[in-house]
Amino acid sequence: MKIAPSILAADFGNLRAEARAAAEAGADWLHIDVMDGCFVPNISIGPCVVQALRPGLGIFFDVHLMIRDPFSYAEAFAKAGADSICFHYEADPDPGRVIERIRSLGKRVGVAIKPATPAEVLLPYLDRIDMALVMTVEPGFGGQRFMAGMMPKVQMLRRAIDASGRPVDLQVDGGIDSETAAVAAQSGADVLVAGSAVYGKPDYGAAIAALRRACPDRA
Ligand SMILES: O=C(CO)[C@H](O)[C@H](O)COP(=O)(O)O
Ligand SMILES: [Fe+2]
Repeated sequence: MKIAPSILAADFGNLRAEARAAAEAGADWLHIDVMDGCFVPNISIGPCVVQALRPGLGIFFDVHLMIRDPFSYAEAFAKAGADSICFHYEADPDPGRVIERIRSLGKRVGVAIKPATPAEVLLPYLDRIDMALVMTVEPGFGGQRFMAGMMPKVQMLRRAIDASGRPVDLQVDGGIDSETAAVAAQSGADVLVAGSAVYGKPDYGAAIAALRRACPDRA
Protein backbone atom coordinates (compact mmCIF):
# COMPACT_ATOMS: atom_id res chain seq x y z
CA MET A 1 0.00 0.00 0.00
CA LYS A 2 1.35 3.41 -0.96
CA ILE A 3 0.38 6.44 1.12
CA ALA A 4 0.36 9.77 -0.71
CA PRO A 5 -0.15 12.80 1.55
CA SER A 6 -1.88 15.65 -0.27
CA ILE A 7 -0.19 19.01 0.21
CA LEU A 8 -3.56 20.66 -0.30
CA ALA A 9 -4.00 20.21 3.45
CA ALA A 10 -0.49 21.47 4.31
CA ASP A 11 0.50 24.90 5.58
CA PHE A 12 0.89 26.81 2.29
CA GLY A 13 3.06 29.40 4.00
CA ASN A 14 5.58 26.69 4.66
CA LEU A 15 5.16 24.41 1.68
CA ARG A 16 8.73 23.22 1.15
CA ALA A 17 9.14 22.27 4.79
CA GLU A 18 5.73 20.59 4.76
CA ALA A 19 6.59 18.56 1.66
CA ARG A 20 9.91 17.51 3.15
CA ALA A 21 8.26 16.63 6.47
CA ALA A 22 5.85 14.21 4.77
CA ALA A 23 8.74 12.60 2.87
CA GLU A 24 10.75 12.21 6.06
CA ALA A 25 7.68 10.87 7.89
CA GLY A 26 7.53 7.86 5.56
CA ALA A 27 5.21 8.97 2.77
CA ASP A 28 5.61 6.95 -0.43
CA TRP A 29 4.44 9.69 -2.78
CA LEU A 30 3.64 13.39 -2.48
CA HIS A 31 0.21 14.16 -3.93
CA ILE A 32 0.02 17.59 -5.53
CA ASP A 33 -3.48 18.89 -6.28
CA VAL A 34 -3.66 21.35 -9.18
CA MET A 35 -6.96 23.24 -9.55
CA ASP A 36 -7.79 25.90 -12.10
CA GLY A 37 -11.07 27.46 -10.97
CA CYS A 38 -12.72 26.15 -14.19
CA PHE A 39 -12.72 22.36 -14.08
CA VAL A 40 -13.28 22.63 -10.31
CA PRO A 41 -14.55 25.59 -8.27
CA ASN A 42 -11.26 26.20 -6.49
CA ILE A 43 -7.74 27.39 -7.40
CA SER A 44 -4.65 25.86 -5.84
CA ILE A 45 -1.18 25.80 -7.37
CA GLY A 46 0.54 25.85 -10.75
CA PRO A 47 3.75 24.50 -12.28
CA CYS A 48 5.99 27.15 -10.73
CA VAL A 49 5.12 25.87 -7.27
CA VAL A 50 5.87 22.29 -8.31
CA GLN A 51 9.21 23.51 -9.68
CA ALA A 52 9.98 25.33 -6.44
CA LEU A 53 9.32 22.20 -4.39
CA ARG A 54 11.46 19.89 -6.53
CA PRO A 55 15.11 20.75 -5.66
CA GLY A 56 16.50 18.49 -2.96
CA LEU A 57 13.28 16.50 -2.62
CA GLY A 58 13.56 12.98 -4.02
CA ILE A 59 10.05 11.80 -3.21
CA PHE A 60 7.81 10.79 -6.12
CA PHE A 61 5.67 13.75 -7.23
CA ASP A 62 2.14 12.54 -7.96
CA VAL A 63 0.49 15.48 -9.73
CA HIS A 64 -3.33 15.42 -9.83
CA LEU A 65 -4.53 17.83 -12.50
CA MET A 66 -8.06 19.08 -11.87
CA ILE A 67 -7.91 21.46 -14.81
CA ARG A 68 -9.39 22.03 -18.24
CA ASP A 69 -7.14 21.34 -21.20
CA PRO A 70 -4.61 18.99 -19.56
CA PHE A 71 -3.17 18.33 -23.04
CA SER A 72 -1.77 21.87 -23.22
CA TYR A 73 -0.54 22.08 -19.62
CA ALA A 74 1.06 18.63 -19.28
CA GLU A 75 4.41 19.83 -20.59
CA ALA A 76 4.71 22.61 -18.00
CA PHE A 77 4.14 20.12 -15.18
CA ALA A 78 6.54 17.61 -16.71
CA LYS A 79 9.25 20.29 -16.92
CA ALA A 80 8.46 21.42 -13.37
CA GLY A 81 9.38 17.96 -12.04
CA ALA A 82 6.24 15.84 -11.92
CA ASP A 83 6.93 12.09 -11.86
CA SER A 84 3.34 11.16 -12.61
CA ILE A 85 0.70 13.31 -14.26
CA CYS A 86 -2.89 12.28 -13.64
CA PHE A 87 -5.62 14.13 -15.52
CA HIS A 88 -9.40 13.86 -15.46
CA TYR A 89 -11.18 11.74 -18.02
CA GLU A 90 -13.91 14.41 -18.11
CA ALA A 91 -11.46 17.19 -18.99
CA ASP A 92 -10.77 16.23 -22.62
CA PRO A 93 -13.03 14.74 -25.30
CA ASP A 94 -10.11 12.56 -26.40
CA PRO A 95 -8.36 11.15 -23.32
CA GLY A 96 -6.21 8.95 -25.56
CA ARG A 97 -4.35 11.94 -26.98
CA VAL A 98 -3.66 13.29 -23.47
CA ILE A 99 -2.31 9.90 -22.41
CA GLU A 100 0.01 9.88 -25.43
CA ARG A 101 1.12 13.44 -24.72
CA ILE A 102 2.08 12.68 -21.11
CA ARG A 103 3.81 9.46 -22.16
CA SER A 104 5.78 11.37 -24.82
CA LEU A 105 7.00 13.69 -22.08
CA GLY A 106 8.51 10.65 -20.35
CA LYS A 107 6.17 10.71 -17.35
CA ARG A 108 3.91 8.15 -15.76
CA VAL A 109 0.32 8.74 -16.70
CA GLY A 110 -2.85 8.46 -14.66
CA VAL A 111 -6.51 9.01 -15.48
CA ALA A 112 -8.99 10.12 -12.81
CA ILE A 113 -12.78 9.84 -12.73
CA LYS A 114 -15.21 12.05 -10.84
CA PRO A 115 -17.89 10.41 -8.68
CA ALA A 116 -20.55 10.63 -11.41
CA THR A 117 -18.34 8.97 -14.05
CA PRO A 118 -18.66 5.20 -14.42
CA ALA A 119 -15.48 3.16 -14.05
CA GLU A 120 -16.13 1.41 -17.38
CA VAL A 121 -14.87 4.48 -19.26
CA LEU A 122 -11.34 3.62 -18.13
CA LEU A 123 -11.35 0.05 -19.44
CA PRO A 124 -10.22 0.92 -23.00
CA TYR A 125 -7.18 2.73 -21.55
CA LEU A 126 -5.91 0.14 -19.07
CA ASP A 127 -3.46 -1.14 -21.67
CA ARG A 128 -1.63 2.21 -21.79
CA ILE A 129 -1.89 3.94 -18.39
CA ASP A 130 0.10 3.57 -15.17
CA MET A 131 -2.64 4.58 -12.75
CA ALA A 132 -6.42 4.83 -12.44
CA LEU A 133 -7.78 7.27 -9.86
CA VAL A 134 -11.26 6.87 -8.41
CA MET A 135 -12.36 10.09 -6.70
CA THR A 136 -14.23 9.46 -3.46
CA VAL A 137 -15.25 13.13 -3.10
CA GLU A 138 -16.27 15.75 -5.64
CA PRO A 139 -12.91 17.17 -6.72
CA GLY A 140 -12.14 20.72 -5.61
CA PHE A 141 -11.70 20.69 -1.86
CA GLY A 142 -9.98 18.74 0.89
CA GLY A 143 -11.64 17.66 4.10
CA GLN A 144 -14.81 16.21 2.55
CA ARG A 145 -16.62 13.04 3.49
CA PHE A 146 -15.59 9.74 1.86
CA MET A 147 -18.16 8.39 -0.60
CA ALA A 148 -18.35 4.67 0.16
CA GLY A 149 -20.68 4.30 -2.83
CA MET A 150 -17.60 4.53 -5.07
CA MET A 151 -16.25 1.17 -3.85
CA PRO A 152 -17.98 -0.94 -6.53
CA LYS A 153 -15.99 1.09 -9.09
CA VAL A 154 -12.75 0.33 -7.25
CA GLN A 155 -13.66 -3.37 -7.06
CA MET A 156 -14.47 -3.52 -10.76
CA LEU A 157 -11.23 -1.78 -11.71
CA ARG A 158 -9.23 -4.06 -9.40
CA ARG A 159 -10.62 -7.10 -11.24
CA ALA A 160 -9.96 -5.52 -14.64
CA ILE A 161 -6.40 -4.50 -13.73
CA ASP A 162 -5.61 -7.96 -12.37
CA ALA A 163 -7.04 -9.53 -15.51
CA SER A 164 -4.95 -7.19 -17.70
CA GLY A 165 -1.72 -8.42 -16.10
CA ARG A 166 -0.33 -4.86 -16.33
CA PRO A 167 1.13 -3.00 -13.31
CA VAL A 168 -1.55 -0.29 -13.13
CA ASP A 169 -1.84 1.49 -9.78
CA LEU A 170 -5.35 1.97 -8.41
CA GLN A 171 -5.60 5.17 -6.40
CA VAL A 172 -8.41 6.46 -4.19
CA ASP A 173 -8.57 10.16 -3.32
CA GLY A 174 -10.86 12.00 -0.92
CA GLY A 175 -11.94 11.53 2.67
CA ILE A 176 -9.35 8.89 3.55
CA ASP A 177 -8.81 8.27 7.27
CA SER A 178 -7.98 5.13 9.24
CA GLU A 179 -11.51 3.79 8.83
CA THR A 180 -12.03 4.58 5.17
CA ALA A 181 -8.46 3.53 4.30
CA ALA A 182 -9.41 -0.01 5.33
CA VAL A 183 -12.55 0.12 3.19
CA ALA A 184 -10.65 1.38 0.13
CA ALA A 185 -7.84 -1.15 0.61
CA GLN A 186 -10.31 -4.01 0.97
CA SER A 187 -11.95 -2.90 -2.26
CA GLY A 188 -8.63 -3.14 -4.08
CA ALA A 189 -6.99 0.29 -3.93
CA ASP A 190 -3.20 0.25 -3.68
CA VAL A 191 -2.48 3.98 -3.43
CA LEU A 192 -4.28 6.10 -0.85
CA VAL A 193 -4.25 9.89 -0.98
CA ALA A 194 -4.65 11.49 2.43
CA GLY A 195 -4.76 15.24 2.99
CA SER A 196 -6.35 16.07 6.32
CA ALA A 197 -5.58 12.62 7.75
CA VAL A 198 -1.85 13.43 7.53
CA TYR A 199 -1.40 17.21 7.43
CA GLY A 200 -4.25 17.77 9.87
CA LYS A 201 -2.46 15.68 12.49
CA PRO A 202 0.36 16.87 14.78
CA ASP A 203 2.61 13.86 14.06
CA TYR A 204 2.83 13.07 10.33
CA GLY A 205 4.83 9.87 10.90
CA ALA A 206 2.25 8.50 13.32
CA ALA A 207 -0.57 9.52 10.97
CA ILE A 208 1.02 7.74 7.98
CA ALA A 209 1.76 4.66 10.10
CA ALA A 210 -1.85 4.60 11.33
CA LEU A 211 -3.15 4.64 7.75
CA ARG A 212 -0.79 1.83 6.79
CA ARG A 213 -1.78 -0.23 9.84
CA ALA A 214 -5.45 0.19 9.00
CA CYS A 215 -5.03 -1.55 5.66
CA PRO A 216 -5.50 -5.30 5.51
CA ASP A 217 -2.66 -7.52 4.28
CA ARG A 218 -3.97 -7.99 0.74
CA ALA A 219 -3.14 -4.35 0.13
O1 LIG B 1 -8.04 15.87 -4.99
C1 LIG B 1 -8.39 16.28 -3.90
C2 LIG B 1 -9.61 17.13 -3.75
O2 LIG B 1 -10.14 17.40 -4.99
C3 LIG B 1 -7.54 15.97 -2.68
O3 LIG B 1 -6.45 15.17 -3.07
C4 LIG B 1 -8.30 15.30 -1.56
O4 LIG B 1 -9.47 15.93 -1.25
C5 LIG B 1 -7.43 15.08 -0.34
O5 LIG B 1 -7.92 15.69 0.78
P1 LIG B 1 -8.64 14.90 2.00
O6 LIG B 1 -7.82 13.68 2.27
O7 LIG B 1 -8.62 15.90 3.10
O8 LIG B 1 -10.03 14.56 1.52
FE1 LIG C 1 -6.16 14.87 -5.32
